Amino acid sequence: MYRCEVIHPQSKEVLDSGLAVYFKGPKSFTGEDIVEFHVHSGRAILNSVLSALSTFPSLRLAEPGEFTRRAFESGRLDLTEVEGLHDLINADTSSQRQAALQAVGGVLRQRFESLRGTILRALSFVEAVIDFGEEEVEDDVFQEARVLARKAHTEVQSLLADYRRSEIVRSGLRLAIFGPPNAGKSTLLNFLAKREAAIVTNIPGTTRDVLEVTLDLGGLPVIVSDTAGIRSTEDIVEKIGIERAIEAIDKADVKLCVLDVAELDKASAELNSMIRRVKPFLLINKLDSRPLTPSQALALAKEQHNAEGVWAASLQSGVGVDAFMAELGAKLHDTYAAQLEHGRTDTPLVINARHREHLQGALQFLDAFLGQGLEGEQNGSSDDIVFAAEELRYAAQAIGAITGRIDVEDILDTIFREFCIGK
Ligand SMILES: Nc1nc2c(ncn2[C@@H]2O[C@H](COP(=O)(O)OP(=O)(O)OP(=O)(O)O)[C@@H](O)[C@H]2O)c(=O)[nH]1
Ligand SMILES: [K+]
Ligand SMILES: [Mg+2]
Repeated sequence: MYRCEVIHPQSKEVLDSGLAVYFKGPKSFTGEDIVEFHVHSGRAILNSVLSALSTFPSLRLAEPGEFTRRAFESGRLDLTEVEGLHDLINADTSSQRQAALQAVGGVLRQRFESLRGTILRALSFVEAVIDFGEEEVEDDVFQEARVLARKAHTEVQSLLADYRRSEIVRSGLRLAIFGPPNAGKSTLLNFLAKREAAIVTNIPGTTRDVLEVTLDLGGLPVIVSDTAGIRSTEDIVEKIGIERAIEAIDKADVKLCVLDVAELDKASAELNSMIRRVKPFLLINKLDSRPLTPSQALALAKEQHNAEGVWAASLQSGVGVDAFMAELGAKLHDTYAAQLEHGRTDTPLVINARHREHLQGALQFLDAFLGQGLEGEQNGSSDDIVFAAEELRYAAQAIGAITGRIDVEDILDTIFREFCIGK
């Protein structure tokens, strides 16, 4: 790194004083020789330095993503690391940043490469039988291939199971607000969002559609949905709204029911059965409208509903709101941790929709291979064996597409060359 002045090559004008860094290839970001200028920010400085550089005929501005593309093409990054870099730059919350850092660090690449290696080893066993004939190879070669394919199958399934965890890291927990009409559900959404996201009126049945807002609640990404009040109604539009509300509640990781303190015993049969079924957290709202202390309201609510987290507050006067927010934040963190761990202790991998698609493809090919009934070579005709090999090749290709390494043949060659066949 050099401390230097940046001087216009023709006019010799001093444009800025800064630092220049020389990264010698191949240990640079793109693998090529790279020079970085560290100059002061400010439009005039940047413009003058860029226009000075453009006076060199061999230089031009990089296309969007060109540095990362070159890094990929020179093998410095695979596709999962490229995606991780993109996620890292766009991370909004600390949980997203941590997960993206893992991908940039190559954790995903290693998992997918080792999975692909397992499939290729299985393939090399099957290829051995095709190339050398059944007499030349050990009896249990098919068995060996099946064991490896089954191992790969299990691994693909566990990666697919990570998809929901990844979705939570990427897009957030889903929190559904529901309850009877007019309890203050939309008021709560607006309070959480710190803006008038939803229409609030004193007319019951104001909210019809499900309204989703993505928020940062205590450092976690949370998709909050406000829903139509649940009651029996003949209004067609409201009916549809209530059906959508029920869908949103069922999809949610955290369910929060808002009740009006004055109407605790007036909930409809539909709502009561929903509360019994989904066991939501309860927020008893409008405490200002009755001469009750928060603890009296809580006792009253617990009499009606046997819920795990119950708070009493007034979204209008602000009474009880701080405690509610702090404890809801803690509950969200608990749920988040529980969802991520899923009975496991490793940090979540960020499996995105693209990865999932290829994993599902690989699973089908592995299923097809395992369903071929090649328990022993006596069961399989040589055609069957050739088809079985094809399934494994496609499975390996599907995984290779995730990392961007689809050159199956040459890797197969290396494995095959090392394969001890006794010849
Ligand atoms: N007194 C009092 N009124 C409140 C409180 N919170 C909300 N309200 C009022 O209650 C009425 C209904 O509020 P909304 O937020 O629209 O209720 P909702 O549950 O979304 O109603 P629907 O969408 O119709 O199901 C509005 O007039 C709010 O201003 C509160 O803490 N105290
Ligand atoms: K309302
Ligand atoms: Mg509403």
